[in-house]
Amino acid sequence: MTITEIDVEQEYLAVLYARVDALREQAATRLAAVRRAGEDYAAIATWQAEVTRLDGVEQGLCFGRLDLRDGHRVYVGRLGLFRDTDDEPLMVDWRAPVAQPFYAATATEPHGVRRRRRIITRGRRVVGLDDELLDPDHAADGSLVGDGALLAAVTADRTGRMRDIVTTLQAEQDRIIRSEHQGVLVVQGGPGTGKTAVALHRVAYLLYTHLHLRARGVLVVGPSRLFLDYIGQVLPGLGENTVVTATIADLCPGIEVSRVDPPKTAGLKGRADMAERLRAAVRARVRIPDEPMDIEFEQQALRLEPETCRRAVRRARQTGLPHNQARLVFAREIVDALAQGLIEDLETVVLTDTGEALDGGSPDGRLSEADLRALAAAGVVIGQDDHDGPRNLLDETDKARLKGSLLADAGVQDVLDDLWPLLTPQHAVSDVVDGPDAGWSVADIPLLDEAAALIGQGGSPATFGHVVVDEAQELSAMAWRMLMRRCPSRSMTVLGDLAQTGNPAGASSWERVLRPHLDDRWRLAQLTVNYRTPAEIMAATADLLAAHHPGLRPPRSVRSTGRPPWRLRTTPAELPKVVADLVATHTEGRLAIVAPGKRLGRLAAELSLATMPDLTDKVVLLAPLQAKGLEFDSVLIIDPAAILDAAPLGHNDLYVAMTRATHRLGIVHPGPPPDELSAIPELTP
Ligand SMILES: Nc1ncnc2c1ncn2[C@@H]1O[C@H](COP(=O)(O)OP(=O)(O)OP(=O)(O)O)[C@@H](O)[C@H]1O
Repeated sequence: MTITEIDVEQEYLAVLYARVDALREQAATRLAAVRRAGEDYAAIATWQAEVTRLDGVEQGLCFGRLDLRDGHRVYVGRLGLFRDTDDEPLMVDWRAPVAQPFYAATATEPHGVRRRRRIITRGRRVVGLDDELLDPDHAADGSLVGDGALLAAVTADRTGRMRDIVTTLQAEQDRIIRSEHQGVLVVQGGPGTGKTAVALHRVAYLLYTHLHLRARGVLVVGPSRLFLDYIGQVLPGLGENTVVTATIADLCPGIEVSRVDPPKTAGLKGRADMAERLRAAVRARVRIPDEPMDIEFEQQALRLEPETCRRAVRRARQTGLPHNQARLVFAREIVDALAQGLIEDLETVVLTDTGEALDGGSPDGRLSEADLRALAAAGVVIGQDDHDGPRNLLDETDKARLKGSLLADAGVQDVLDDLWPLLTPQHAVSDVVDGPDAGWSVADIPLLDEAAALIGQGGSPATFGHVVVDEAQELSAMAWRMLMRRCPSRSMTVLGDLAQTGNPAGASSWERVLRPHLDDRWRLAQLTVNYRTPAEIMAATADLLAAHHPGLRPPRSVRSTGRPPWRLRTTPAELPKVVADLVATHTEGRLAIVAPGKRLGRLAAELSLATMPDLTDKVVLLAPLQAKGLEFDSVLIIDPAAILDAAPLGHNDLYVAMTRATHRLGIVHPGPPPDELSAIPELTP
């Protein structure tokens, strides 16, 4: 590699940045103009988005070059750029088909590529080039650099924010990102195999290739706000700013989670049969009286028969509408029946033997004064007949008014409320689990959402054209139902690892989770290489995996560090001091201390660490659940036996904790170590 080559690329990079600067200036000018012009909010949003997009691609704008066998040269970067004078392509978007060989070409299958060059930049400066010659004729010339860029990326210090991997995507990842599978694509892969990274790059790819998704929206669901913050920079760096990110709880706004369920309760609440129980609870709120009910309406006694109620309930349910909307049908049926009774009474003239009128009528067909008063009070105006005075036949307008008055009547409403009450999701959920007085838990959220769908409160939830579910193994059957309601097209990318399931209601089989919604219309893809966790740490998890997931083949680590993990035995009394000393001597990179929930409060106080972690801090303290999906240069696990014992799937939580480190793992255990960790070398003080 010569300095001249770097100079050549530097010059080209200057052309690319000049073009981006010009586009940025144009967009800023247009934005200022539409803002000045006033209220064209769509135009303001469009130009604002363009400015944001162009700002987002500043770092690492161009990262690759393909020299093709046919003599063409293609620069690959974060967006497509064209020369303004003649529209000649200057750089292709990494998502364009022409860029795919950058990720897919190998020496044996070169895809027409002779040389693949990775351009390494710092700011706007080229600091290195990494060439691979894929032409077998040139394979032996010594300039083949191989996967240096990848290794540099995976060993770099962590910053507390996830980076994109667009420059070093590997072929098995790229195949998933560009998969044209329309339905649900499940990506199963062990720790550190790039599932999250792949998911986010796939979103960027889909938005680029399927423009309709921009209008229909993409939702990314993650396990926690902490995790969503951690990944928050990736899509903007790929020029995409329109994606909605949410936890399951975020999808049910207005509910505050204030309680943690014991694992067994969480397991029960997540089961699919809760849907049927909720449905039954909502149905059970509807009552059919055993005896006729008397209702007083404007000093007249109306009678509501059980059979009438039964028929009204049947008709309301036949509509298939949610409870609160079906109530309108029920109310209409009841009011129709009451009105009919009233009208019949009014129009039926019963004569006594002596010819006197009974029951609200008169022999000459006139309404009695009492009837007229009742009707007037109900808002029904009886037209004056030109010749004969008031008549006793109600026309359609009169009848409609009468029904309106019945419906508005407080006594009638009381009866309707009694028989078919308007409900909130909270009502229905409190019928099957502890209600709001005890506070809601995360496991209650899908129940509240299911109830909202059954009741029809808040209208239909927002839907998305594509939904990405990360750490999908954690979702309960009820949470899956909730997500399916938000993705009517069933276009999803689902990422997870069944060996990392911590939620007792989570997945142990993708088949079992997805079949109820999709039958067999889903596809499984696998990722097999671990880019995060070095071989030494993965080896330390072997006994844990063998004990709890016999037969599972963990992913192959892409590198080793030569630094084996260690464990340190201490006593419960000594533990805080030991941990404090270890933290005090920590100097390299970012450290996560992962401790069982019961120890967090004390440790936070003793180490002066926040209980609401900020991942950009040098040292953070986390519960195993919070560590999901994250990574750190070093990880210190405290009291692994307590993590194992804290939940039925505690072994998976421990596996998650152990696989978060990119470089170093230490374990501090008060008393003897769990069997699964006893083979890890012990530090002697
Ligand atoms: N092709 C790649 N090039 C560079 N880094 C990569 C590559 N693939 C993955 N990585 C890095 O490996 C780390 C792990 O990736 P990611 O978090 O996406 O894995 P994961 O499969 O979601 O892990 P887990 O299931 O353990 O949470 C990240 O730092 C990511 O940037």
